[in-house]
Amino acid sequence: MTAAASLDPSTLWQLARLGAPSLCPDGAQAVCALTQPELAHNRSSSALWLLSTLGGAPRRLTSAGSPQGKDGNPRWSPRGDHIAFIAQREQEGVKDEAPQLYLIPPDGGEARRLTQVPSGVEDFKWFPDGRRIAFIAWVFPQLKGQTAQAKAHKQQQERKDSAYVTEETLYRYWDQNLPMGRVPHLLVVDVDSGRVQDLFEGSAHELRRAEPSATDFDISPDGRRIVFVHDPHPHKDLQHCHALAEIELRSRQVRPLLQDPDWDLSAPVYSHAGQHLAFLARHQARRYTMPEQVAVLDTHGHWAVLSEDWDHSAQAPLRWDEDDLGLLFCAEHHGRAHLWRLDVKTCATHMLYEGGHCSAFDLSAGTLVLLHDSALHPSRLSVLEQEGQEGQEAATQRLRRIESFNDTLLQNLKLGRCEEQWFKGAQGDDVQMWVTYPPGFSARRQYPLLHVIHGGPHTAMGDSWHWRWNAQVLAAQGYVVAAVNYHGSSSFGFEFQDSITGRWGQLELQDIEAATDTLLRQPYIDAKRLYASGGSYGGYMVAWMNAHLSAGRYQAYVCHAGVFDWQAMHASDAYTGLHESLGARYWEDPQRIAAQSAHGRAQHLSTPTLVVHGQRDFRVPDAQGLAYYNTLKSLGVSARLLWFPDENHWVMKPANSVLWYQEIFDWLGRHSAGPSRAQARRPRSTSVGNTPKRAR
Ligand SMILES: CSCC[C@H](NC=O)C(=O)N[C@@H](Cc1ccccc1)C(=O)O
Repeated sequence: MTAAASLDPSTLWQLARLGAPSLCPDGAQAVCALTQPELAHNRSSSALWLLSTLGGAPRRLTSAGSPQGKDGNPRWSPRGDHIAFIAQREQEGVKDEAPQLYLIPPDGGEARRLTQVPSGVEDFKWFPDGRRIAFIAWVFPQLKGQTAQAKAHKQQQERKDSAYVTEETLYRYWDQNLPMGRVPHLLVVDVDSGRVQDLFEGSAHELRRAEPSATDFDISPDGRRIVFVHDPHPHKDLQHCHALAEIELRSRQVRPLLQDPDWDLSAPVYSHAGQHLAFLARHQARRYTMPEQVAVLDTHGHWAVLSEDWDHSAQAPLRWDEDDLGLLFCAEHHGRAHLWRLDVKTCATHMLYEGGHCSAFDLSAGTLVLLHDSALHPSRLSVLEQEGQEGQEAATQRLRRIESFNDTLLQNLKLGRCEEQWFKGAQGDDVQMWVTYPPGFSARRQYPLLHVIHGGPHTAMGDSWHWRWNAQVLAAQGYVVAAVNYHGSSSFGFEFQDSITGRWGQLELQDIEAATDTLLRQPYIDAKRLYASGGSYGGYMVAWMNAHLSAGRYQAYVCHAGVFDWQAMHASDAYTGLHESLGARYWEDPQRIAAQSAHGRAQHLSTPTLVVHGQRDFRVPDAQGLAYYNTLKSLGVSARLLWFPDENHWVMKPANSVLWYQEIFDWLGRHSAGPSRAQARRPRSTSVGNTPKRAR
């Protein structure tokens, strides 16, 4: 029996990654996308799998077209006769230039291409009759018909210049330039004829431009109307409050359903009887940090927030349960994400499934299937079975696995214990952290401490499996890994999340330092081997620590896609929201902005830092990381730059990810021995790595 191995980056990249499930009408089968990384080829391919909810082994349904096949977003038709999915393939003599809609019978066979939309299909939903599909595609709004769209698309593809020109406020998002001159429309395709109609053609209507998805619209039970989310302002902006409108398919008439300048509305879903519309509402005018609340609109135009007294943020999608008496959705609580049911009459909320981390679910004919993960396993698919009487508080929930894709790999791995701990942080508040111990941990030995500081800041780390900052991979290197849910984190209520607004960095630093002091009171933490790492806002925090803490407190830092200069962050795609977070615009109160910026205290930087950035990162432009690295070099502080020309805000390619982890291990390892003080400020003659070839 070979000794169990610990989790290393290459093994992490052998694990399969499951996508959101879709149930067939009778609930007997689910379909999901399964992504299998192929590290040797530095790629991943995705195929669709069928899983019985009644028992039996999963069955592969598609063979993922091209080697880089990305069969995804599978959804069962309401008639049960087809599964629709999005793929980019070369078949029947046609090579898809962009992802298209495909159909495949659940009994297998060859998938059939349903669309040939020039810019590709973003997302879709079936009509209740199972004979049509509504989908999202980017189109040139002034053109009529698919032929004209294809011609304009071809012209744009074949243009000789490479310029990107715009006068828009919102013109890029994460790593995408929003397509010049195109906007997201809702289109309908007839399954039998393949005929495509653009519902917004010839109008000024469009869906939201920032990653429009199937949660941005819903189709009425009678198939005659579609409600959709839109930005009612002529000039679109990430910060605008979105509204709900409804199009009547026969007449193409669009009527405003709900629009409130103080509320940002999203994720509308019709009840099965069509008498109510549930949606998410965030009181943005009060504070941008207000939670997503569950609301319902009736046929008289009256709407109400149902979760006003529930200090949690509901996540899209919302699902009506089958009797329209309740709404199901995921929501975080204290670093976990559970599945909840809200009773629409009493407004009472009830936890249906306690995570770990529930990331997706589907409900059909009384069967409830979940996609869930935890600190100890990646996403799994399970049926949630209710034991005891329906609805009884005493009824217990039991998960029944319906796949075991990663079980063999995981059972041969020795993982470290992961536990939540609470301590007194800033302002005397209780603050949570998640501590992951090395496999084989012994309290009688001494270990280095590594902070992994989450980004956002309004997110949380916890009992979940993280592919990029995997605590088990880091702990396997011998670190005690701490993930502090600092002030400003989500899942701890509105007051906690909003507590940092206008003063970013302050309370968070106190929390992280209080966590370090708490852990230093344990005999097994080596005070001479303290490290901190983080991505994006977490990267900002390690730069902030470098600018505020005395040399030698920490031996080294890792700053991934970190913010160094909030004024220069006006180059971010998220620039229009900065003043709400920082409390001022940089030209109105430059001192306040500089006081929240590590660059404002550059003279104090002293701790060796590995700086990581991707060139295609439009959220935190790579100039932030380069400025930080260059400043460290100018100060004579030990620094190393890991820069990816082909990565965005995250490191997504297998080979780059394996290198990313190794660079972190090496960097921290280089700063583990020797004096506990930071390296003296002197230029380092380093022979590390190859001398870079002179750029051609
Ligand atoms: C004000 S938009 C920030 C959106 C998001 N924060 C969610 O919690 C985000 O992108 N955060 C970045 C850091 C960042 C913060 C503010 C402006 C740009 C980037 C992250 O941590 O990923």
